[in-house]
Amino acid sequence: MVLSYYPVLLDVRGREVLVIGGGPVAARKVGGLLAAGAVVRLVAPELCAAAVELALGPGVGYHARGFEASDLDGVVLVFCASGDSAVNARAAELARSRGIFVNVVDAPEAGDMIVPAHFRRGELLVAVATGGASPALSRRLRQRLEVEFGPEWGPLLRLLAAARRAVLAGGGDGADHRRVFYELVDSRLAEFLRAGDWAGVDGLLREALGLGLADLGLGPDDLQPRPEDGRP
Ligand SMILES: C[C@@]1(CC(=O)O)c2cc3[nH]c(cc4nc(cc5[nH]c(cc(n2)[C@H]1CCC(=O)O)[C@@](C)(CC(=O)O)[C@@H]5CCC(=O)O)C(CC(=O)O)=C4CCC(=O)O)c(CCC(=O)O)c3CC(=O)O
Ligand SMILES: NC(=O)C1=CN([C@@H]2O[C@H](COP(=O)(O)OP(=O)(O)OC[C@H]3O[C@@H](n4cnc5c(N)ncnc54)[C@H](O)[C@@H]3O)[C@@H](O)[C@H]2O)C=CC1
Repeated sequence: MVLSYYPVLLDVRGREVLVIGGGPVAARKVGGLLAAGAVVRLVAPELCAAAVELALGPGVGYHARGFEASDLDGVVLVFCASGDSAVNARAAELARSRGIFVNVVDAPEAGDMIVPAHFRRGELLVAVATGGASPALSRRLRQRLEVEFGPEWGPLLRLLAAARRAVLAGGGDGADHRRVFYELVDSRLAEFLRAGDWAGVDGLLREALGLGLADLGLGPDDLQPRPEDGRP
């Protein structure tokens, strides 16, 4: 049966999330959760090298033992990523019976949610999922899209956000706003940002908004990709 997963973006900042297992799959989940600001409770008798690194850093509380039911106390999400399918199944059942959303890495149908392949460019989040049909395809598509939507899309999003704030603050009606926003989105802004052509960027803004970079409070620093633009 084809599952109709509902796509949402979760704000997990400061929320406790349980990850069961310490192998490469668990480490990938932990990395994504930390990048989203979650507080991770990591439970596994042993950790792989990537998981050790994450467990030593901020935001992770590590418990070196097998899963126990009390690990579910106070968490908003659960990721069952141990190498033991019986442990994953039991933890998933317990979590679901408590109404906690759960991801099961070796038996997706036993859980409520799956994780898409994804990458960020500033506020832009591009995610790909196949309903579990082919994670390898999700990964390849993510890699292709990362090339198409390069680092310059981080600064582009900052610029579009600043332009949008200025337009909305300037009054006018929704139809006018929409026209300006699409003029910017359909322009060569990304191309100019990639080339470091600040004068070109400034020109496009002036054409669309009548305001330049300085009017929007943006300097060269804002127009360069930042490390956090590409966080997992
Ligand atoms: C259902 C889901 C549940 C979940 O984990 O959330 C799930 C399940 C399973 N994955 C398996 C295998 C692989 N998973 C990957 C990679 C990723 N898997 C991810 C998500 C998901 N995997 C969810 C569905 C997403 C969708 O709808 O597409 C990604 C996208 C996101 C992430 O994990 O962060 C991440 C890529 C991140 C990136 O690079 O961008 C690779 C590729 C590789 O390793 O090179 C392989 C080997 C190749 C292959 O099998 O295709 C197996 C069989 C295990 C076995 O063989 O025993 C199962 C279990 C089953 O299918 O029953
Ligand atoms: N969803 C996905 O993206 C993918 C899923 N898989 C599946 O994910 C599972 C995990 O894969 P890997 O990380 O490579 O496994 P792994 O074998 O490297 O690690 C398993 C981890 O589980 C821990 N563990 C074992 N018993 C436990 C218990 N009772 N409580 C808590 N932790 C326990 C171990 O200490 C170890 O850290 C595999 O079963 C595989 O079928 C594999 C590839 C991708």
